[in-house]
Amino acid sequence: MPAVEMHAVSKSYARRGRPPQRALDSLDLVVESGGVHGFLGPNGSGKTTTIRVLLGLIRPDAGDVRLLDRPVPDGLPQVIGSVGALVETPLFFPGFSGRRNLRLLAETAGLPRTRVEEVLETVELRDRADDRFKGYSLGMKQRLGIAAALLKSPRLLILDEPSNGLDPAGIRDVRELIRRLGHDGSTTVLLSSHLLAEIEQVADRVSIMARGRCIASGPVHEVLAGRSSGDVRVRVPDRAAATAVLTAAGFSVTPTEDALLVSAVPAPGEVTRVLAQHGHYLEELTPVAADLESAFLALTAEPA
Ligand SMILES: Nc1ncnc2c1ncn2[C@@H]1O[C@H](COP(=O)(O)OP(=O)(O)OP(=O)(O)O)[C@@H](O)[C@H]1O
Repeated sequence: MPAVEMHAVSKSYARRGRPPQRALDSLDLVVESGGVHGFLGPNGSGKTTTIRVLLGLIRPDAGDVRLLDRPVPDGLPQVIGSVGALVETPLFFPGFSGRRNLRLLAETAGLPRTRVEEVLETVELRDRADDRFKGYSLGMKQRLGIAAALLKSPRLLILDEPSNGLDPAGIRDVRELIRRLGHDGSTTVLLSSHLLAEIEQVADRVSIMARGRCIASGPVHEVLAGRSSGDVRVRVPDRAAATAVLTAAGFSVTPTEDALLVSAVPAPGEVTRVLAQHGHYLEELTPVAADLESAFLALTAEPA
């Protein structure tokens, strides 16, 4: 049974004095149960609208929606208790500790205090659980939000752009947490993001949104396959020497203004290894945006 099924779902927002804004355009979407399902699309492609529809926060104009095998919105009361969501920065009492905030939520939901300790452990906040919420870093606040969403042991956890605004350490922590949650076996994670790299690193499956439609869906390695043999941009102090080393190793290298473009690299680690073996240490190695991203941009470009 899929966690989410949407068929021909459309939604337009009314705008004063202007034609309505179409956010979902006959969207078909299936999220299979288990693992992390990436929901990838540029800003404005309809991800948040989709999530709002799923949670019954807005009504679509047309189409069928099922959440954990129940129709939305009519069957929502039966399943909403099995769905955890982090849609915006969650509201906590700033002067209360993380633990106290969670205890309040647990009490309201009729859950035991032991559950609070379990979710604190899951999000690795036990050490800081007695500190006030307002002193937490953004990443910790976000993890507390995820802890709150986990309290009721949801079968489906929906996270809308959970890395937005976080520093690199916060992003790494949240990413590792999502990976763990996806692999614990009992929860399906639906992770929305506009960052290809984020989805690539944590998701098992992905659906790509553009202009209110799903343009591709499937296992990440299949949908994003174009990237694995892609180009990488490399910056090294001695470009001429590095070009010679890479060319001798069989790579095709094109110098650019401030870097080298290495083409059709099967694994970026190979480039690192070859260069390091010859005493060249990388300042930067970036996979170059692959066809998928260009397709993205073309699909999402506003018509002239
Ligand atoms: N309340 C609203 N009123 C009018 N238009 C809206 C409203 N909410 C969203 N939109 C528009 O609907 C389209 C889809 O927005 P949505 O927020 O679902 O996209 P998104 O992929 O989640 O992007 P983002 O990451 O920027 O939120 C956009 O063109 C957006 O401007």
